This record gives sequence, structure tokens and C-alpha cells, in this order.
Amino acid sequence: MSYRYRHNPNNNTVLPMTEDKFFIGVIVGFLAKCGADFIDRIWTKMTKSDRFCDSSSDSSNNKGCNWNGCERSHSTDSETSCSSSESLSSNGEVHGNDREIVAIQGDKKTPVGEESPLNYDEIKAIADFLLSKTMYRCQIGIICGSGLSELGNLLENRTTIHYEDIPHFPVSTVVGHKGQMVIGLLKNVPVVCMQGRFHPYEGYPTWKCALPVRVLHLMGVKSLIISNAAGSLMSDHRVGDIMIIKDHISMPGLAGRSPLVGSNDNRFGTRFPSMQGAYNKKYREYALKIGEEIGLKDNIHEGVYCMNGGPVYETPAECRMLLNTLNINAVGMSTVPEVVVARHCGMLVFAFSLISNKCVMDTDSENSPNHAEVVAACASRKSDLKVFVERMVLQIYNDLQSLPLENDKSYWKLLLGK
Ligand SMILES: O=P(O)(O)O[C@@H]1C[C@H](O)[C@@H](CO)O1
Ligand code: HPA
Repeated sequence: MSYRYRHNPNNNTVLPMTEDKFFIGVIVGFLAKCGADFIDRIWTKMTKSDRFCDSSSDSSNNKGCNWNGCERSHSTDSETSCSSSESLSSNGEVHGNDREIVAIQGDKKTPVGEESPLNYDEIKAIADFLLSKTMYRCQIGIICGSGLSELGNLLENRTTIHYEDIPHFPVSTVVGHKGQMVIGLLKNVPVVCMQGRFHPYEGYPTWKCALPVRVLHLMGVKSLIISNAAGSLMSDHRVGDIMIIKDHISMPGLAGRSPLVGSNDNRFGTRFPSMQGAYNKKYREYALKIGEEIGLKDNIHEGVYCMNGGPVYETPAECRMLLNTLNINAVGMSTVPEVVVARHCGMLVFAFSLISNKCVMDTDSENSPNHAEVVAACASRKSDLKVFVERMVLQIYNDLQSLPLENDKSYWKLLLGK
């Protein structure tokens, strides 16, 4: 008689088994596994609509909330479903964040593309989680690009939340981007400050680059200040200048990579938002005036920003095209997805570029842009930027206090200037 061996997990021993018993065991095991998979499938289907995080559950400490929510459509011959590589820690919080979309055919799961955007309830739950960490209710949000990240350290009575501790949040991977959210007082005004942003070239879809903006919106932020570092195409602009963004050209957006691609939730905004007046005119006027008042008259001007998907800096030929054909004034690798999402949900936007380098127009030039130069240029301007942003915050805050209640029609008139 031949024997197989079976592991006994109770006492960690190995027991001999006759061959026929072994095969019966294998068949029973196989059938049990099929049955479990079947029940699991049925259960998943039945509970699909419940898999969104219920923000009314105890989202303040993020317990009792299923972060594994996802919304998927079903195609005819294969099923698209949501799987999660998130891990649940012992206190019920989820760390890690990538959710893939997989096609299921039989037992085979094949990744078919990018994860889908988080839905309203999931983002609301993130906002509630963050609100539970602070007593401040901020109407002003600041996204610190390269050069502005020190600003967060100046907030008084601040709470710092690292991105990796925020469910579903991406993490910053770029030098000069700290990767934390700071909430506190800037000149006695409650502000929430993103010390570090996300860029498409880090591998994030544009909706994810702009995810923080929707979170800020659901935290109650009404006005957003956004900064970035950018290369200037203008011969009369200098490194260290501030360019107030008055309009943009989005290379990723024109190529179909808008952060709003996907199903639209009207609670955020309309399906086809206009970007007319995206960069608030009043805020731009304030900025020019404040620039003058703090002695930056010759270093501050308005211009059009172009978003390059990066991470490759533009070639001299591309720089010439951006300037001569598209009339761009400065080029960078961020900001636009944030602006688009902010405007979609009705936030007021003020954005500016710190000119960190001059774009190289000559194909045979010895010069070439590099990130070290960008970081150094930003660092050299940080004290001016601090004063500039503090003044903008005070001005914007005053304006917000004079706005009537949100449900008043004149609020929207004031907001849109119409
Ligand atoms: O996050 P921002 O736009 O300030 O960063 C700029 C653009 C690239 O990320 C990087 C290039 O040096 O700096
Ligand atoms: N090009 C694109 N992005 C940038 C640049 C640039 O010259 N400088 C800083 N970010």
C-alpha cells in the first residue's frame, strides 16, 4: 500500500494517509473551494451597492467604514470588477491605496486599466476623517508647489497629517514635496495647506492628482491658492519672478486626460464645466496690488501657463512652439488638474508660478533645465512668497466673510462676477 502524507496544523505533525483517502481528500477540498468561490461571487454581487463607504457611519475615526468601495460597469461578455490591494490594519484603518480594475473571465482576472476615480461618499469620508483631526473649519486651501512648502511650517496651532495616513491618498515622490497636510492658523486665518502635490509623471492618473481638491471642497474650502514652479518662455521675465496665472493650456487635457474623465457626479458639478474665468479676476488684481505693495512690482506679472505632462522638460523646439505658436508665457507639470476640479465644484482659484528657470530656446545651447536648479530658485524666494501668500490669504478671507449665505443667488453672482 502506498502512503501520502498530510499536515496536521493542530500539532504541526505530518500523518501518513492511504492513497485513496488522499484523492478523496483532494476532491472534497476542490469542491469546497468551488463552493466558497461561488458563494463569494453571489455575496459580492448582492452587496455591491453597499460597498461604498457610508459617510454617516463613524467616519470621524474611520472605523466601521469600508474603504474598499468602487463602482464598476459590466460589459457583455466579461465582467469588470473591483479588487483591492489595500490592507486592513488591526484598528480597522486601511493603508495603501491602489485599486485595480480587473476583467473576470471564469477564474481569470486580468488588469484592464487604471483604477476608477473615488466616488462622492468615499471622498466625503476622507474629508470627515480629516475634519475629525482638527477643530478648524477652513475656507481657504493652499496647494504648495515647489518653493512654497515651507509655508505650512509657519501655521500656528497646527495639526499635521501625513499623506500615507490618509485613506486612499497618494504619496508624494518628488523632491521638494513633503507629503503632508497641515491645518492651522496663518495670520489668524484658518487654512489647510497641502505640503506636496501629485503629478501625472509620478504615475498618478489626473483625477488622483486632483483628488485633494475634492477633499478640500468637502471639508468646506471655498477658495484655493495654488502655486507651482515653472520655466519662463519670456525673454523679459527673470528667475525668481512671480507669474500670476490668468489662463492655461492643458496638454494632458487636450489629449483626453482631463481629471473629469469618467462618470460625472452632479453633487460635485456639471458634466461640461466652463473654464472661462477659471482664474478669479478679482484675486489676480489683488495679487498685482499686493505684489506692488511688498516691493515686487518689477517681479510680478500675469501670464498663460501651459501644463506639460512631464517628467521630460521641453525640447528647445517645443519651447519655441509654446511661445511662438501658442503664446504661452510659462510651462510646468502640474496645477491644471487641480484648477479644473476646483472650478468644477465651484471653488474660487488663485494660482501663480514661481519662475524657477528660463526655458532654453536654442537647440545648440549649452544650458539645460534641471530639477536642482528649480528647487534652488524656489528656495531663494521663499521669504517673499511667504509674505505674498499671507497677504493674499488675509484679502481672500476678508472677501469670503462678506459673501452672503451660499443659498442666496447673489452669492453666485459675486462668485462668478456675473
Ligand atoms: O509641483 P510643481 O509644479 O511646483 O513642480 C515643478 C514641475 C515639476 O514637478 C518639477 C520640475 O522640476 O517642478
Ligand atoms: N518645464 C516644465 N516644468 C518645469 C520647468 C520647465 O522648464 N521648470 C519647473 N517646472
